[in-house]
Amino acid sequence: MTIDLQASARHCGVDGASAAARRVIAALVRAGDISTADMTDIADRLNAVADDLEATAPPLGDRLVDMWQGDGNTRHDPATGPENPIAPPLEYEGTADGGISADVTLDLPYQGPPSSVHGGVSALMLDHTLGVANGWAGVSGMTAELTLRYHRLTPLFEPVTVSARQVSVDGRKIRTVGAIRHDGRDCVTAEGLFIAKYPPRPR
Ligand SMILES: CCCCCCCC/C=C\CCCCCCCC(=O)SCCNC(=O)CCNC(=O)[C@H](O)C(C)(C)COP(=O)(O)OP(=O)(O)OC[C@H]1O[C@@H](n2cnc3c(N)ncnc32)[C@H](O)[C@@H]1OP(=O)(O)O
Repeated sequence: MTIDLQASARHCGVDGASAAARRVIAALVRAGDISTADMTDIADRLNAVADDLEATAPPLGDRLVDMWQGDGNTRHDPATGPENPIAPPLEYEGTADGGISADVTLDLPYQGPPSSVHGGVSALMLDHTLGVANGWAGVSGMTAELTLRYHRLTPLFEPVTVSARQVSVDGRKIRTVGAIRHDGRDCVTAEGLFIAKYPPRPR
C-alpha cells in the first residue's frame, strides 16, 4: 500500500496559524537586534498568544492520538507537516524513477554556514524524504543508518530539490538513496538503511 504524498494543507485552522508562526520565526531571525521593532512589545504579544494556546490545549494523550490518525504520511512532522511551524514545509510529488521530490526555498531560520543551509537541517530533510520514499514505494521502516556526503554548500534563498527513491528491499532491510540538488548539481547525497518496523501509532 502506498501513501498519500502530500498531507493536504489547509489555509485555515492550525495550518493557517502554523503558516503565520512560520512567518514570525523567519521575520524574527531576519530582524535580530538591529531591527527598529520594539522587541519587548513583540515578546509580550507572542507570549499572550502562547498563553491562549496553552490554556486551551487538549490533554497530550488526545493530541497524540489525533496526530497519528490514519496509516499514511503525517501532518505534524518537522519536515513536511503543514501543522508544524518548524517544517519548511516540503511538498512532495512522485518522480519518473518511482521516487519522490520536493522543491523548497529555505530562509535564515535554517542557516548553517553564511547564506547556506545547516548540515543538520539537510540531514533532517533527507532522513524524512528517504522515509517517505519508502512509504511511497510501499515498504517503509525506521532509519537504522543514514550516511551523508556534503559535496558543496546548499544555498538559502534559492530553490533546491530534495529527492529520494527506494533502491532495494532484502527481508526487513530497506535501502534508499536521496539528494539535495541546486542548479542540477549535488549539494548533499544520502544513503539510508531502514529496517521494516514501526512502533504502533497511538490510538
Ligand atoms: C515517523 C513514523 C511514521 C510512520 C508512518 C509509516 C508510513 C510511511 C509514511 C511516511 C514516512 C515517514 C518518514 C519518517 C522518516 C523519519 C524516520 C525516523 O526518524 S525513524 C527514527 C530514527 N530511528 C530510530 O529511532 C530507530 C531506532 N532503532 C531501532 O528501533 C532498532 O534498532 C531497529 C528497528 C532499527 C532495528 O531493531 P530490530 O530489533 O527490529 O531489528 P534487528 O534484529 O536489530 O535488525 C534487523 C536486521 O537489520 C540489521 N541492522 C539493524 N540496525 C542496523 C544498523 N544500524 N546498521 C546495520 N545493520 C543494522 C541487523 O543486523 C539485522 O540484520 P540480520 O537480519 O541479522 O542480517
